Amino acid sequence: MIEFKQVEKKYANGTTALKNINLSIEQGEFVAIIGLSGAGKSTLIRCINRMHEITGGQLHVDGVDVGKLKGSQVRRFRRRIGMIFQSFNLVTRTSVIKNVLVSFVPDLPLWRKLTGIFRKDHKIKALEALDKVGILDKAYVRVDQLSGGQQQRVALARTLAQNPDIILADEPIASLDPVTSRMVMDDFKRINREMNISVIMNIHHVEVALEYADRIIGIRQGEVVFDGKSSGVTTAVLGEIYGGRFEEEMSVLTEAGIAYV
Ligand SMILES: Nc1ncnc2c1ncn2[C@@H]1O[C@H](COP(=O)(O)OP(=O)(O)OP(=O)(O)O)[C@@H](O)[C@H]1O
Repeated sequence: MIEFKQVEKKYANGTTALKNINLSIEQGEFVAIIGLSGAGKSTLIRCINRMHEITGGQLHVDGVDVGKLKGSQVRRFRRRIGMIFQSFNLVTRTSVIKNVLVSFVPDLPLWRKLTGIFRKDHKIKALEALDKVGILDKAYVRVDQLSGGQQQRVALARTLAQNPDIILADEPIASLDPVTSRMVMDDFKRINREMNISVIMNIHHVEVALEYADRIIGIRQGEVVFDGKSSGVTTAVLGEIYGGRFEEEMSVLTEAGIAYV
C-alpha cells in the first residue's frame, strides 16, 4: 500500500509542487493521475520512489517510511518499484535482451558486471519478460531497429524482469501514435490484472486514462481536486481539474464516444 499523509513538496527554487496530499493506494490498483501541465503529476509519481524527496508530511510504501531510507536502503527499495518514462530510456545501440538483462546488474558480482556474462536463469527471466509483452521474437534485434511502441515494451519488459510490486509510469504513451498507445496500454492493463502489480500512471490523454484506469486522481496546482472511480469523472469534475481549459478535453471525450452529464 502507498500512503501519502499531508505530503508537501517544495523545490529549492521555492516552487511548491505538492500541497497537503493525502492518498492511499492499495496493492493492485491501476491509477491514472491527470491534470494540466505543471500541476504536479510528475512530482507526485517521483516522490514514491524517492527520485524527489518530500519536504513535508509522510510517505509510506508497504509500511516503509520512504523519507527515512538511507544509501543502500534506497537502492534496495527502488528494486521493488519499476519506472517507465516517455523517452523509454534504453541503450538503443545494443540488443533488446541486453537492455532487459540490465535489470539484473545490481545483483551481479563485479566480474560478471565487467564481462557482461549473464547467468542462464537471468537470461530465461529476461526472455519470459519479453514474452509477457509480446516481443520475444525481437530478443536479439538491436533496439534502434524497433518502433516506438516496441521500444516502450522493451522498457516494460526490463521493469517486469525486476519483479516489481509497483510500476510508476510517467507519460508512457506521450510519444506514441494512438494505435500503438492502446497496444502499450493493453500491456499495462494485462500486467496489472494478471500479476497484481500496482500501476500509477501520469497521463495527458484523458480518454485513455478513463478507459484503462480504475481510479483517477485529478491534480490542480499541487492539490488533489478529484479522487475516485473513472466512472465518476463528469464534465464538472473535468472542469475542476482543468479549470477553464477542459473544453479541449471534452471534445476528445465526445469523439471517443464517452457521454458525460
Ligand atoms: N526540479 C525542479 N525544480 C524546480 N521546480 C520544479 C522542478 N520540477 C518541477 N518543478 C515545478 O513544479 C511544478 C510541478 O511540476 P511537475 O513536473 O510535477 O508537473 P506535471 O503536472 O508533471 O507537468 P507536465 O504535465 O508538464 O509534465 C511546476 O510548477 C514545475 O515548474
